[in-house]
Amino acid sequence: MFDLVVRGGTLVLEQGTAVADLAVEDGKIVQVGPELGAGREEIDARGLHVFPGLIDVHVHFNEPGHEDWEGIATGSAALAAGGGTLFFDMPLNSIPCVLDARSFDAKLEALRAKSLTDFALWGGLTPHNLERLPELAERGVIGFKAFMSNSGLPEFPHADDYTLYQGMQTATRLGLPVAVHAESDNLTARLAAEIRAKGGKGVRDYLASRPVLAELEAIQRATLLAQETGCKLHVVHISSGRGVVLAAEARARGVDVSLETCPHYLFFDEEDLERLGAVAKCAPPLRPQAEQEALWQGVLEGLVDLVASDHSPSSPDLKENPDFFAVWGGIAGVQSTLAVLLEAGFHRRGLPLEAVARLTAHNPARRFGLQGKGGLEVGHDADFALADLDQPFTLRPQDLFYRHKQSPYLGHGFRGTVRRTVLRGQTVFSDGEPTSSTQGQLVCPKP
Ligand SMILES: NC(=O)NC(NC(N)=O)C(=O)[O-]
Ligand SMILES: [Zn+2]
Ligand SMILES: [Zn+2]
Repeated sequence: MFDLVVRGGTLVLEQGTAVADLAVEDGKIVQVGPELGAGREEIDARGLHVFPGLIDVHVHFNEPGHEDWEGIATGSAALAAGGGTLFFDMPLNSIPCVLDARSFDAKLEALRAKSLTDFALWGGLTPHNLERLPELAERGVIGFKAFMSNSGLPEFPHADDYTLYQGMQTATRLGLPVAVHAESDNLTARLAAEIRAKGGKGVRDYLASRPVLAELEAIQRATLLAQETGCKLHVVHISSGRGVVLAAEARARGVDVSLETCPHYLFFDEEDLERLGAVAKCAPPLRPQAEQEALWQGVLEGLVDLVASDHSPSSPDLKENPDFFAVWGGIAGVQSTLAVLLEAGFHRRGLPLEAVARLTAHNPARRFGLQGKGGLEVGHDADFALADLDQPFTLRPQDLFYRHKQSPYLGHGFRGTVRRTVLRGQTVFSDGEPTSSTQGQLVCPKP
């Protein structure tokens, strides 16, 4: 008797799809094949697709300290509702930011108490904590996150070239990647100052202060620094097709760089930002439609390694300000990643299902050295999502598990409904509701 058998689902594997049963014991996948023996629990998955559980490498759940923006219980429930089983929490927006062992421990305690899904932690890289990177590595961080532009938080200052240079050398020695928010501080700060001095405070003014050039310049500089230091570089939330091409060129000449984009850059454009306003404000900002199509091209050609949500909401009051520069930047989307990739990718653009799994599970696990995660292989953790690809839904506020029922995706129609999410063999989400709490464990990289 197996603990669990999932019967007759269409498994989304790295090389394609296959109809098979999947058997689980002690939280791990132990057999995949036709007509497996009985399980104590059986799930009828005929007509459903079985995706590897999504690994979202970029979220801000902000606890401890800012659970009024988003919390671990709500954020992880939303992830599970969207088919996710593991998230990497960013080191900023919580109080304190994760910049040393003590702040890591504070976050770990909160995560262990409240997370429905598994989790990993990014440590921060700022000018003030260069000597703390080894102790963060010791604790098990997935890598180090640096901002090349203003982060919006005074306690998380941006990394200048010297800081990146030193931090990358240390990270290389520690065998961990550095992730960068790639926008030039010099360009974005001075353009914003100039525009604001003339009284600019609208959406178009904000967009003008963060041109694609600012992203390209930062990607260029970060890849050069990574090349010189031999550092593994991860470029988070690339917003433009040209950014993808530039980073992919660096990879082609031997730089160890991975490319992340987010569902919102694939789903919305500048005009949507004008229409939607604050709920769709993020940095880098949404781009013109031609840039978005070029970004899709990068995804369809396999140049983009992974898609992560960059879920970064705030309390609603911070989203209300007549000055668009002063509005909180960050989009609530952790629940919608699979829905966006299925609707805008698979259904509308022919993105193969195995590419969806590669972008959301295989590549994240491989890039960040997570053994036993990220695929429906024998020996891996039994982390998966059952989805009905033909069942449409329109996202409503009451469907969201976020602390605040806000998201730019509200009101949009998607084809592809997550019916059930399973973490290490346990159902954590089923029929529209979380079915358990605090299952989550810390996942550390194995170099
Ligand atoms: N402090 C943040 O959470 N910032 C985030 N905000 C965005 N992307 O608008 C980010 O990832 O840069
Ligand atoms: Zn960022
Ligand atoms: Zn972020």
